[in-house]
Amino acid sequence: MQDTPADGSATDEPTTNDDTTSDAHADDTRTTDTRTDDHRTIDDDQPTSDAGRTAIVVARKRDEQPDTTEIERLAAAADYAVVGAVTQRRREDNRYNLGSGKADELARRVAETGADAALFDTELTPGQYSSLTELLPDGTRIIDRHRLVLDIFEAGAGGKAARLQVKLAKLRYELPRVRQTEERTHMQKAAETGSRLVDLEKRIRTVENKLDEVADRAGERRADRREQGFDLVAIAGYTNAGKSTLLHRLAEDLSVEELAPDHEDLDGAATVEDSLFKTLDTTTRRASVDGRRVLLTDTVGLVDGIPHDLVAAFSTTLDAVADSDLALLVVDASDPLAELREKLRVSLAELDDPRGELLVVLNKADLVDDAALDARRAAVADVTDDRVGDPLAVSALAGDGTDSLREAVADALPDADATFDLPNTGETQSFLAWAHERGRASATYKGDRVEIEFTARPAVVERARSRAAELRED
Ligand SMILES: Nc1nc2c(ncn2[C@@H]2O[C@H](COP(=O)(O)OP(=O)(O)OP(=O)(O)O)[C@@H](O)[C@H]2O)c(=O)[nH]1
Ligand SMILES: [Mg+2]
Repeated sequence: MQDTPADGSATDEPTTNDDTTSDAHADDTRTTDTRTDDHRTIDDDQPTSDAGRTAIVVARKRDEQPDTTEIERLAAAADYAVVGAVTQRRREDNRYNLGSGKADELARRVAETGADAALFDTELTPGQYSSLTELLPDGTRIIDRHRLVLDIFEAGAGGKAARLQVKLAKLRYELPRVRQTEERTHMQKAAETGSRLVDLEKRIRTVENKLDEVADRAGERRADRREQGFDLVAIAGYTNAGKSTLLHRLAEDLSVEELAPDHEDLDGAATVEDSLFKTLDTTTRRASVDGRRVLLTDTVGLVDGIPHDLVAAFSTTLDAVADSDLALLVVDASDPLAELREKLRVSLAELDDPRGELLVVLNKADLVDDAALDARRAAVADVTDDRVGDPLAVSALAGDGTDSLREAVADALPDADATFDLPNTGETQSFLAWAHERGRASATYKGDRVEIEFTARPAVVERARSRAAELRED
């Protein structure tokens, strides 16, 4: 749902009233509102997936008429039916975030529609939250963008790492709000709030420690897999770009049952759906690319406007990208050009310079024509400052371009080769079997000698050299 003419006509509403009253009210809020519970806390959570709930989305931008597409998609992902949109082009107002006239309109619309929630596409301060609570009909849930994403994550997080990450993100979301409340609290209440702060900080540390353990184990597993000769390829990108679809397209047709049950991140889930934040847990599957054994990891989608602490809470998931040999950054080629640029910028910033190679994949190429595709290639080159190679256009859904993508993946992965001249013994045969498992090996028999040509990850080739040296000495 886009903005209605009625909303548009109220754009840039006169600010005279607001300007004089809003600051006074903001002061009101500061002096009278000393409650510590002036926003929802992690302890008084409501269920996040009640059926049939409705919401009005609210978007405000300083310099342009806001677009409500993304907040509506976030609302849908959180199971809200959107029954209206209130938008405003205006600078932020201290009291309601919106101008007071617009805030009144919002209250009216909520009352008329009986909406359960007002979903703000911005971040609300605790003061704005409490002013809005007073203004809107009783029981209206007031949720800002940050909180909405947390709710979606909470409802969808299945795996241990994802659950811990969501918990940490929620605790961190609380922290500045409790701190701010403490600053506004009268002296006699300070001790009480202070202890809540200490408690929160303690809980944050506990979850951080647990997550560290999960991250360490994931790191060890990645090291083991490299040791076994796997190349680690991560699929990253903005939410709904088609990452999970690409995983399904590239992964070998392995059933979940065939995978080792004790590898908790080796599973076949990675649900595909036209919804934001469908994937929250990392999913890893095997793929064979040009004879190489690759482990492909699908990761949580990235999104704009989410404060850094939430992104940081997902570092365990993002580690899979940072620590990969190659990251495929999936971009939705069907997005309008400006949106594509913005999402790419956000994704690059959140990925924070991965250690391995980076390959940009222009997905959903089936939805755009060649001219549009060329414009998108140029945009990628521009946004990435030519730091990455040419993007590859694919349709993960239809399969077009995936062969070229496989070749590009194989080319981007690190490789080394070596040739070994060894005695034809049982031990050499074991070595050959070992090499077959970890890379590409071919053997030529010459009398009682075997010549083995071996190509694999550089570290594996190094190990092959030392093993072969022992065999030669025998
Ligand atoms: N037309 C078209 N649709 C695609 C393509 N790839 C994915 N889609 C659709 O895009 C939507 C999102 O796909 P997903 O694979 O779930 O996207 P994702 O990036 O994993 O999304 P999250 O896990 O929510 O971040 C689904 O409806 C897919 O069917 C494609 O190549 N062409
Ligand atoms: Mg996904």
